[in-house]
Amino acid sequence: MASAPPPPQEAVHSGRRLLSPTLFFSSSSPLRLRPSPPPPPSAHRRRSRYSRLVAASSSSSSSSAPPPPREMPWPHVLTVAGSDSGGGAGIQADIKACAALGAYCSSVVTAVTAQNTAGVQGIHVVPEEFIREQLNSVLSDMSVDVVKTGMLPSIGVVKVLCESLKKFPVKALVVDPVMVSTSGDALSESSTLSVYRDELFAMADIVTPNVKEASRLLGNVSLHTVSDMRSAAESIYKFGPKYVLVKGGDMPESSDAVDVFFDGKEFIELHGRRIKTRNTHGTGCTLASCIASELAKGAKMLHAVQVAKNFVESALHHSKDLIIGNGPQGPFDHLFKLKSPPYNVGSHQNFKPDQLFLYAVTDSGMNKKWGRSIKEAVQAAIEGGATIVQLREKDSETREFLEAAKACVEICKSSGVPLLINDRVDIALACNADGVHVGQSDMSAREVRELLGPGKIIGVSCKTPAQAQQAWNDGADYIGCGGVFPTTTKANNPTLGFEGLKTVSLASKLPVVAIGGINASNAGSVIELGLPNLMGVAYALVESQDERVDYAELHVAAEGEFAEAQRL
Ligand SMILES: Cc1ncc(COP(=O)(O)OP(=O)(O)O)c(N)n1
Ligand SMILES: Cc1nc(C(=O)O)sc1CCOP(=O)(O)O
Ligand SMILES: [Mg+2]
Repeated sequence: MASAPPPPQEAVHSGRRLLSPTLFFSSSSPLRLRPSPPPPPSAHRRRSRYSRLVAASSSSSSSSAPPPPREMPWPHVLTVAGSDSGGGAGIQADIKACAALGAYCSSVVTAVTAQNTAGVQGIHVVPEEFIREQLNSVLSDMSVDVVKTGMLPSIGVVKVLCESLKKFPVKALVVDPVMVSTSGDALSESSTLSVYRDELFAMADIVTPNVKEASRLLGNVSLHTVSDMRSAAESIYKFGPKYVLVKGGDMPESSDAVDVFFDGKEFIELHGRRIKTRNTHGTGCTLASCIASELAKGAKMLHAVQVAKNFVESALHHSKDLIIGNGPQGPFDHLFKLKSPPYNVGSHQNFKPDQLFLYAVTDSGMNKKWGRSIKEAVQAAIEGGATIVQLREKDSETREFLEAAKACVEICKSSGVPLLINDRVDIALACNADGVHVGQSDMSAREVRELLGPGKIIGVSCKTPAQAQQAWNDGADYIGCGGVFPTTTKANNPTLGFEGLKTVSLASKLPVVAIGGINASNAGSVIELGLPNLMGVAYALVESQDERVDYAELHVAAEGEFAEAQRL
């Protein structure tokens, strides 16, 4: 038997994030409450100029014209900031942060700094007219979704930016009011303060000062407590942005990192772990770029801020022992996910192990029995709280299955719930499903990955530690482990019981979903096992005609257990 691996860090980590303003970041329990529903799918459906052109010409010309290319929207952030020669902050941090979160990042360089881990040794400001030219080049051509600003060294630069944004409006503007580096070096003339406040903030969707910047923006008021941060957020809000985030990472008094988010009505305290590390250079730039990336993907502001905060915290944690440079403030690794299990095998960029929480599996026999379509079964399961859906259609004809799968893709997409196909890679490809679930007698995860590529979710059924190890080696994203209880849904299925589930889960480097005979009355006992990488329970749509009842009950049972375990 393989030796017990460490629990998958990000899987557990991401499961503890709660949207409630009061319940953040329990520190040790591996269990979690039901995750907040995933954000709606990207609202970014803009066509590129090229695809519009081709579409227009193909509709007006003869049928021999080539078909329009498939749209491949790519959320686009433009950063307007300074270059950091040390690579930890500024433009360099912005590009890495956007890349890590799956957004494209173009860049307008406002200044070139000579900088390292000791501080800023020199600044060369780019002439304003050349900044205007860069802005013009990018904004006139590239369908930018969100602009994020960093170092804006002079009044003239801020004004050029405001003019460009009026000429080329974008979906959102994220302003990180970078004025002084953490090393204490000025990055912006003090005269820019007024134009920041009077012109740029009025156009901004969010402004993200740290306490020092907030203090400067407000005439050097002293900010020592969270209550001071609230007042500062309220005052900055009056300059015109839609949201303000005052970051408390530098507050000496707090043991955790508290940020204050203000939307004009409500203050929300966002609590995070304070990571002990010298490698914090570029955290502000990174946070703002992550917010911009999430907004470009279509997220709501509070969600974008929380994703960004979680990302920075994880990156700091994974980079805490890196040694780059001899100065007091080192850079961190934005691309840590490429190295950390279970992400080193090209997982789906939007797959979060939390999504395994309530896993619905369709059953064609039952649909026939109840006289309902696959689509209706899926719709009902989602309404009842399912967080992921698998189409398991063992006796449908291919064409019929594909039609149903296409309809289900649409339903799932509009609810932000991933849709997987059981066994049939061809169907998954044809309907552009989010992934595939395979068993030990199906194609291997490695072969499926070859066909589907790195962007899709792959699950593998495992009943032994060796199979779990193989799934990991093959690049799967999660494993399904069962039968936990006897089942009538799958013929000749061995029952593993709690012991089997425990053995396989503890040997798995991947997140696990339990399956087999699970219902509202026994789901709690499965969750109660407290296995660190057990992320949820799978359940076939067999029990009744109306899955809303089943799922709602199952949901309540599972959530209750998670909540209980977290309290203990
Ligand atoms: C989540 C989940 N776990 C296990 C299975 C079983 O897959 P497999 O062993 O391939 O058996 P069939 O479903 O194909 O009969 C599953 N489908 N989902
Ligand atoms: C599809 C499937 N796979 C299993 C496994 O043990 O791998 S058990 C199972 C059936 C799940 O249906 P129900 O919730 O009705 O038991
Ligand atoms: Mg199978």
